[in-house]
Amino acid sequence: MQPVRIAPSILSADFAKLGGEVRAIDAAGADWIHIDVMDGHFVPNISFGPAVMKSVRGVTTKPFDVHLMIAPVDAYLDAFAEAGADCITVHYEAGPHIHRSLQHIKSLGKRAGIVICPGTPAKMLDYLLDMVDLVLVMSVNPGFGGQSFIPSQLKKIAAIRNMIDKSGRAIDLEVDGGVDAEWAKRCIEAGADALVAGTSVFRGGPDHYAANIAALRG
Ligand SMILES: O=C(CO)[C@H](O)[C@H](O)COP(=O)(O)O
Ligand SMILES: [Fe+2]
Repeated sequence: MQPVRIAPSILSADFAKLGGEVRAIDAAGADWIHIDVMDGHFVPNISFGPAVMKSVRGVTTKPFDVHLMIAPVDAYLDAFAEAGADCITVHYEAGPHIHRSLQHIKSLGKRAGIVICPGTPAKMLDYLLDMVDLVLVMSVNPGFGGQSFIPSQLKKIAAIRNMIDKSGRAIDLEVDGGVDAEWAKRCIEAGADALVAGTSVFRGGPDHYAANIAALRG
């Protein structure tokens, strides 16, 4: 397993200063930039689309880790690839043809990620693990930042770590939602090697970003 990667979610950034916020988390030690795209249909919230993402692509060379909460998603994959995504992650639950969506992402030359909600069992990955570069475990129900970590997801993280190790493939195991320094430690112990954090990274403003990111690494 590699050292944990920290992916601050810009959902918690000050949108009025988005370019500066992305620069600040880059300078503070972010490994990836997590981009939460919400469609107001799959999830009960709307965030932003590929044009906003593209507008900050030029301010950092860090990978863009794009979490698409869109259903159906296929019609939007090309736009996010063109806007500068490095990894495109789609929801198992957003269907209707998740396997086809993952094939599409790979055909665009991007890393492909699959994300599962808190109520979705790890078993759903059985016939998808051979085609993904990243598994994202939601530790909150998707749609909003600032929610509390759902403890039952630790068991699922451990189960997926086992599945990944058995697969023999290099697949990142990322956790998203309610991750603070305490939960980060438990996620890493359970086998996570990438952590998304919005609230706990952006808390206190730019002067605190480096310490907040360092706290998540433990
Ligand atoms: O995908 C998400 C919500 O659907 C966000 O990435 C996640 O909630 C991060 O924010 P926080 O750390 O505040 O929970
Ligand atoms: Fe996310």
